[in-house]
Amino acid sequence: MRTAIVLFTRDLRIHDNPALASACANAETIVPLFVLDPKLQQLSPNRARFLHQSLADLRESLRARGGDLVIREGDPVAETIRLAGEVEADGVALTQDVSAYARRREQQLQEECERHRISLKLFPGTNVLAPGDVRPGGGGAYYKVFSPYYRSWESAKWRDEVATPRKITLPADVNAGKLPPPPAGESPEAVDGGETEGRRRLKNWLGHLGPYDELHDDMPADGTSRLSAYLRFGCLSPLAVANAAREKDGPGSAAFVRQLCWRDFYYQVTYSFPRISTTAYRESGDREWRNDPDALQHWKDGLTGVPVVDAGMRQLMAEGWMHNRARLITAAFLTKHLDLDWREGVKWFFRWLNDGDVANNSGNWQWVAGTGNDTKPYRRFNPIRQGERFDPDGEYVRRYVPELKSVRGKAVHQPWRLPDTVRSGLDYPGPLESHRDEAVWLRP
Ligand SMILES: Cc1cc2nc3c(=O)[nH]c(=O)nc-3n(C[C@H](O)[C@H](O)[C@H](O)COP(=O)(O)OP(=O)(O)OC[C@H]3O[C@@H](n4cnc5c(N)ncnc54)[C@H](O)[C@@H]3O)c2cc1C
Repeated sequence: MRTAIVLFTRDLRIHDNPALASACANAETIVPLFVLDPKLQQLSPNRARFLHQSLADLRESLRARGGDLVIREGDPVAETIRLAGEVEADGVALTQDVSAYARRREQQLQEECERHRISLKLFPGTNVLAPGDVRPGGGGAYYKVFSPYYRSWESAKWRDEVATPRKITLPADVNAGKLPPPPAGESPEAVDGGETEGRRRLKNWLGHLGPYDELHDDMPADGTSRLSAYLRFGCLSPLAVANAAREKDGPGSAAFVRQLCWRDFYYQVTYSFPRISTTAYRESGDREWRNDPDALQHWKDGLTGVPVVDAGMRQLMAEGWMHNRARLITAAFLTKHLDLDWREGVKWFFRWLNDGDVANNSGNWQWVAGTGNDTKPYRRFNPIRQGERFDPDGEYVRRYVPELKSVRGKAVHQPWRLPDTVRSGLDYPGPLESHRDEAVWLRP
């Protein structure tokens, strides 16, 4: 092949990137391309910022190897075909993705490439195992229950990691284009994007992985990797992360790799059930949700008056990330206590999360709401008990709800039980009335 375009989407890395590695091995000249798609840009200021930083970092890495990252703006399919005409490319390489939007894009690109006699090749790289790599024994298209999926996933042969290209040769006279000015984002304490930052964090995390099995639910300990946004944008290869963790061995490593399997699990569900963000997987679980804009707003603002819920919601806005246990508690509070529609939660999380993605966000929301596959519809989370168990001294709450800083110990989880004299001095609301069975969760 003479010239290949590598169309980057959410594989913003040079290490273990099969699309990039294959193009470098098979073409004389390479055009790494990213198309800023206005449809996706508007979705989230936080992710727009993370994306911008990741693109700037990728561009640096490509330049260091003699190449560049060509930036175009518009419809990704039309821009790829236009550029292919300009540089006389005979091939396009693309990492496969699972969302309905991404698959439509792949389909359209396939059609346009055929029309213009350009070969399109799709590559793995978004997951450890791509949807369909393992299938249930009974002939089903995909796994609906996690445990059997995990067993197959864990024992399957994973692909080999590919080498990082040393040299990238651009065709002559390619106009690389400029990155637009960096977006500000919304969360002041959000992490910075990019493969370089992701790899630095991964290296650091591998030294702290040991007690993950014991600490991953401990909210104040903050004992999880916080690598999710780097995985979301493909700044890190999920396969390389899983391999690196496996090398460490031990219960911490096993528990961490199992979480990466949850990620693949929801991707393969989404591949087969693309309406996962809007349509209940189990229709029978999708009851008549209440319409209560005021309660919804209190939940969004972190002003429900239930401290552990408010702490989680404020962490989300401050950091563009929320601890998994807090995601469970806040999501259950919205759906099981306030009885509000899980789709509202999907949208709010999706606006703020740097790691926000269709499969994981919607899959987990449906799991909590009781509408998903592999869910226990009647499971409820008592936020007081959850708080006392996973934040026993109230440290997590005090970190994110400064109005309660002066309340010591676990009493912070139930400020309404404090003596009137203390409570009246706190600038913190009383608990939002729960719609369902009055405040069951307020009992001791
Ligand atoms: C309501 C709700 C919404 C969520 N929305 C998202 C989302 O939009 N994007 C997202 O990446 N995760 C989502 N999660 C899953 C999980 O909360 C995050 O992946 C995790 O908190 C990220 O932090 P970490 O990187 O420190 O995770 P770690 O504990 O270090 O886990 C390592 C990696 O495993 C994956 N992972 C961990 N837990 C899960 C899980 N339950 N489901 C799928 N993958 C998992 C992530 O890629 C994560 O980075 C959601 C969970 C809930 C309950």
